[in-house]
Amino acid sequence: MRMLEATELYRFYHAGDDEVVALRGVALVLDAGQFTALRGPSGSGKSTLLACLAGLDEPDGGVVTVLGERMTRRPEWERARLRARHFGMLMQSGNLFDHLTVRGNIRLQIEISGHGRSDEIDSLLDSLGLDGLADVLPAHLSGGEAARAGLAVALAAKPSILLCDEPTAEVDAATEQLVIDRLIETCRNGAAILIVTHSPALAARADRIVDIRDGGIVHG
Ligand SMILES: Nc1ncnc2c1ncn2[C@@H]1O[C@H](COP(=O)(O)OP(=O)(O)OP(=O)(O)O)[C@@H](O)[C@H]1O
Repeated sequence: MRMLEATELYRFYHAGDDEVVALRGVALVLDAGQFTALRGPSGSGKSTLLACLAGLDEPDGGVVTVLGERMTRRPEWERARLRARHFGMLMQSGNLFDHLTVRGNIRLQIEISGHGRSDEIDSLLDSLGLDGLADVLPAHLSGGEAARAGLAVALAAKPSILLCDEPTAEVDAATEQLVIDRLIETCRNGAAILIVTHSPALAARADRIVDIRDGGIVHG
């Protein structure tokens, strides 16, 4: 089943007289149960692509369709509704509200999305190696713990589409395996997953690898 389709995505940024082409005609399909790794050097357009796929940013050209509904060029509240209903997201930063504990952040996500169960929060955190951290504020987490807590928020509402930017950037190999196993389980339960990663261990477990260079997909 096709969960997300992007056709001919373009995104331009302007800095003074200079134009940066962050995305140049990107086409991408994410199917249910498929784990896709997105690789590319710094500045190649990975974060811009994730933001456009999730409707957090509007592409200058092209269309994103989510479970048959157009995401692109719709009012912000409609994009937010589609995001809340279908997406789990882990971005490079800003994944947690600072004034809420890890548990509070996850509970809020469950409430907003209308999916997921509060009585599963502790087992979700255990599965990501975050046992004992449910009632801690984000300021007291390490970088790797904060990323996994953000992933727990993204997973809590059992999203159809999971988009993650570097979920294992700051973790040791054993913890990375925990995260990878959880992602694979989510995928086997039917989600479409797109993970930005530089990790060979993570890419090795993906069903498909997509490489992006200078805003264009060169492989995958
Ligand atoms: N708000 C912005 N204004 C101007 N240029 C931008 C903006 N955001 C991104 N860019 C430029 O667009 C291009 C793609 O950036 P993007 O952040 O998507 O790359 P990336 O692959 O995610 O990089 P990284 O791995 O370093 O996070 C880069 O040349 C970047 O400098």
